Amino acid sequence: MNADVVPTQESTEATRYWLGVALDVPLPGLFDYYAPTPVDAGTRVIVSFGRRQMIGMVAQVKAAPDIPPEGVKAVDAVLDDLPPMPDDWMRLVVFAARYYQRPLGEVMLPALPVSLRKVTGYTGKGARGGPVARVDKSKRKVAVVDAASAAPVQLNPEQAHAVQAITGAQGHQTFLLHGVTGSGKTEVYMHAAQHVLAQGRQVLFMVPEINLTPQFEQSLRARLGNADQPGLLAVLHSGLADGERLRAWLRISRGQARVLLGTRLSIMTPMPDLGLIIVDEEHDTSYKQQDGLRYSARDLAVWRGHDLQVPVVLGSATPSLETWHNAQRDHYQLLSLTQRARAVQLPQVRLVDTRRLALEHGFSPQLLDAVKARLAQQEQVLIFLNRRGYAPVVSCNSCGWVSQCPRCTAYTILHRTQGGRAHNHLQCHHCGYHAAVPRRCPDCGDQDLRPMGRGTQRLEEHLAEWFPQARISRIDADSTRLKGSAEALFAQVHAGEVDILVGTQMVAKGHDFAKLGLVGVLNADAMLFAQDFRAPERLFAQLMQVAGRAGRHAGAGEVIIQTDYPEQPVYQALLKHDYQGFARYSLEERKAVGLPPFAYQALLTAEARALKTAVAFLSEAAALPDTAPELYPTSDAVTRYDPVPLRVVRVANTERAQLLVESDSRPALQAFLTTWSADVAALATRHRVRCHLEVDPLEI
Ligand SMILES: Nc1ncnc2c1ncn2[C@@H]1O[C@H](COP(=O)(O)OP(=O)(O)OP(=O)(O)O)[C@@H](O)[C@H]1O
Ligand SMILES: [Zn+2]
Repeated sequence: MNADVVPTQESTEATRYWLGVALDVPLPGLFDYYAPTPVDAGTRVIVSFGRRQMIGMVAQVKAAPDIPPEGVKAVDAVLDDLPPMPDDWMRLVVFAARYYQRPLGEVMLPALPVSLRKVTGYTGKGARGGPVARVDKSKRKVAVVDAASAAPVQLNPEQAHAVQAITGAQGHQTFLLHGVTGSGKTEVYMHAAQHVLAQGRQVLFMVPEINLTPQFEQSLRARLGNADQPGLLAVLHSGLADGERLRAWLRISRGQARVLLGTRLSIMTPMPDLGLIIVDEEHDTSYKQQDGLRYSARDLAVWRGHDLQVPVVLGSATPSLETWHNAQRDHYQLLSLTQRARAVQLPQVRLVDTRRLALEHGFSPQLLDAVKARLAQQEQVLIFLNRRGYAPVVSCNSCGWVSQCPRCTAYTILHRTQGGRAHNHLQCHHCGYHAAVPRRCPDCGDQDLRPMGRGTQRLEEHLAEWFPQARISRIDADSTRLKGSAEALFAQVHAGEVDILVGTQMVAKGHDFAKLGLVGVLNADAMLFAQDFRAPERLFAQLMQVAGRAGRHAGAGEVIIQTDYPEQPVYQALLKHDYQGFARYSLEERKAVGLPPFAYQALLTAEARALKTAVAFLSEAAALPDTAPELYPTSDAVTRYDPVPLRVVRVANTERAQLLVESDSRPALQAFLTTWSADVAALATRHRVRCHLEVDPLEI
């Protein structure tokens, strides 16, 4: 646009269309611009903001600007390569912004594929009409899959009942599909999805992590696609290149693709004919975004289903207590699968009391015997330890020095690099700090430095010594760093090319291993006494999931859990596969002390160079409502706790503290937060403290 051309007063009235534009900047509210022609809400525009150009989205078409009209700039360009975003998408992002207390622009724009919000894609050299035109012009074909390979199975009565309930729903209903591990939840999803597709509607299928379960994508393709409709399925996750992501997003938002398989970010995708939302492993914490807009994709899925009046299915063997509670009080409809689909029984769980046992490198004799027996029967074994690296710390045998991160209040972890001992290094799992292992103790000079404790690398090493014939594979964040390596490693396990699999929680999720007979769990107790009140819930879910990998197809699966605390309710419930008992016990406990789901929480976290700055800021933030009580009509219903340092106080040289606010009324908390978040943001600017507010935090 040409800023030099100043229209006359009369023509101003006639030709200026006032717009409230949302921008991805950490400032509240919309920004006023005008366009010379009418522009619909939901249209992207290029605007000048300060010294730079940005892509914003028209959130509001206004009769008049909020500031004097002379000060309002024209938009630089209106991007018309896409139709305006649909109304239901606008409602979703407006809700998310309000509920999670973020400026609208910080919600709307990040919800789009990167290419649609980068100015350079439109203005730079080689823009060639922008990213949409470039993708549309490129001749890349969607993969064609052979669909003949997947014959549908005969549903058992429980599965059939679940499918009927879902497909028979009128309007909106949230279902909780609670099925024991290996009960065939996937089959229920597929049948329900096929029904919805046959009605000409789209399906959104969310999973916690896609790259970990590539065979799932394949079976979905094979089952739901067919040779004439190779593009039926679109996949979205954060690992895609920008172009691929845009292509998938366009296909689904134009209605060309009919099924969207995606991770949490896919909840923000426009889908013109959405008829069913499925959230698999709904309890999984990956549904919660941990930076920027800290949303729960599962919760937004329920909101979106309600808004669109379509059914939502939340599936899990270990539902979150929030979801279970909603099913118990009939907010959600419970559908149960109580039997395994293939195997006759659930695996047998044994607790090995390690208090009075001599362990060999962390292994009990019982576990080693069981491994031996399973290998002799040509079955696979999974050893689960949720700690990667070689050893959690290096220590000096003479003075007790331990390896610590200079930038964090944390130990550095010993990692064994390929090439043997000489290549070992220390690594901080909080900030990524790397260092060589010192030759001698930095404090006393002694050379007797030893690894203490063990991680997956060390287990792998011992197992290789004990079972030299066995093919051992390790799956954790280190062994799967390279793109495609997780897929390759899992494929080996499925192909039977691995005898012993050592892994972290990465191996616990959703895998249907046919030949796995035994699961051994080491050091589960580490999570038992964590400060966070959700730790037992998470431990239970994790162990139930990993245990559920054993004996899925045939034979008698076995799970051995080594623990010093076999009498703990978590373990006792696992012994009996008793999710319901565990849930009942935990909910009673939560109710007694007023924790979620019986209370609603928000967490303000502050970061500063020094802890005392962060704490001082939080104390002032906590006192804000007292200085202007009339602006906080619900503050009596909201408890403000004292600021506390985080468990790991210092990370990468910043110190962190947090402040919890809580209410037993969600509306009261929301009303409070709306005022408070704005006041807090202003205070943070004055103090120059970085902070963020998280609604419904998962970890405290
Ligand atoms: N009705 C059925 N008849 C025969 N086999 C079935 C049936 N339904 C599912 N299966 C098979 O049972 C196995 C377990 O199913 P699936 O992986 O869907 O379980 P799940 O409920 O998702 O388990 P988890 O929660 O442990 O991931 C799969 O191999 C699946 O093909
Ligand atoms: Zn560190």
